[in-house]
Amino acid sequence: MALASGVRFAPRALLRPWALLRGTTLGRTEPAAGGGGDGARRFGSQRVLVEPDAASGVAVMKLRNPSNALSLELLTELVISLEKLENDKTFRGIILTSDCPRVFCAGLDLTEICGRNPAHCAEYWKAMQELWLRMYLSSLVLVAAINGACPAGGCIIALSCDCRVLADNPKYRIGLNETLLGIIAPFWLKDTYVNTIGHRASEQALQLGSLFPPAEALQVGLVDQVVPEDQVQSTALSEMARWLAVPDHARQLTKNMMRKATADRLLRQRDADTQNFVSFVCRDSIQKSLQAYLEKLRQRKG
Ligand SMILES: CCC/C=C/C(=O)SCCNC(=O)CCNC(=O)[C@H](O)C(C)(C)COP(=O)([O-])OP(=O)([O-])OC[C@H]1O[C@@H](n2cnc3c(N)ncnc32)[C@H](O)[C@@H]1OP(=O)([O-])[O-]
Repeated sequence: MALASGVRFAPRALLRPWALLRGTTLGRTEPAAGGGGDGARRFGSQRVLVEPDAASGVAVMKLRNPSNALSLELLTELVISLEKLENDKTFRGIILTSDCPRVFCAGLDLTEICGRNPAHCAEYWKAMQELWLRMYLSSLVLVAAINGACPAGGCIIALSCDCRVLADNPKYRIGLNETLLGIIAPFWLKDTYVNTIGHRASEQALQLGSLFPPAEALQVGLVDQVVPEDQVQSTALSEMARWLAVPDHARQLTKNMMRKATADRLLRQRDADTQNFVSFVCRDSIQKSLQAYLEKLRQRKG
């Protein structure tokens, strides 16, 4: 972690996104809709579209997977896109949003942990840890423009940003509903929840698996702004401007000071956390409840 000099503190030695790259299509560049020079070139992959604006130093990163469920490929492509922007000194901030109607992110892709062998579940969980670490410790300003439902893993992504703007639609609920699926949020996610909304509110919300509608999410402090749906992007941009008005080095060191202990806890026990997760989700009883939950989701659709 090159803290003292470059103030880019993501633990690069531990994060090797390229090692996760498995048949992704990342790296294509194409001119943005309005044409333009290098600053207007967007890049992306099948599941993540990045629209960089070099003039403002802000890139909009759009998730575009079905329901934006966090498949292994989506996790990998997100980490790679993030690294690309982190390494490009032109950029100071990212607005993360969804290109998928009504859903910001459906959380873990349950098909990655249901009916899979332990080795696959371990690979998947490491990728999830990796994305959280990279986002949580990013030296860039991350603003989540939450334009759809945001349960569980979706909430993890949003919580790892610096600021959250949620569209005012009662269907767009946000929270950690793991217990309702019979699974348990890992300690690092619990810590992030506590850091955001406090201990008592987390204790209650985690046990009950609460998904908060916008007004309640704002009241509990899970999001920073709730605005009409058509103002999510513009509000996210205004928030970004507010954060970028602060000198980078001071903001980055302060962010690190606030977040390092939480991230270090996971860094110290990544392997144990992976083993816990794998042995838990591979239990017969958990597999059965995940299977039943997936079935319910599929039937609900019909
Ligand atoms: C322990 C670690 C901490 C984290 C835990 C988690 O994140 S646990 C995760 C906790 N997450 C949740 O509890 C969220 C569960 N999902 C939902 O509540 C809703 O899908 C929605 C509100 C996100 C979107 O509603 P909508 O009416 O717009 O969409 P729709 O409902 O019609 O679904 C469309 C398609 O997507 C499929 N699919 C959806 N989610 C997942 C998934 N996570 N995975 C896989 N697939 C998923 C769904 O089966 C269907 O597939 P089909 O039939 O086309 O092959």
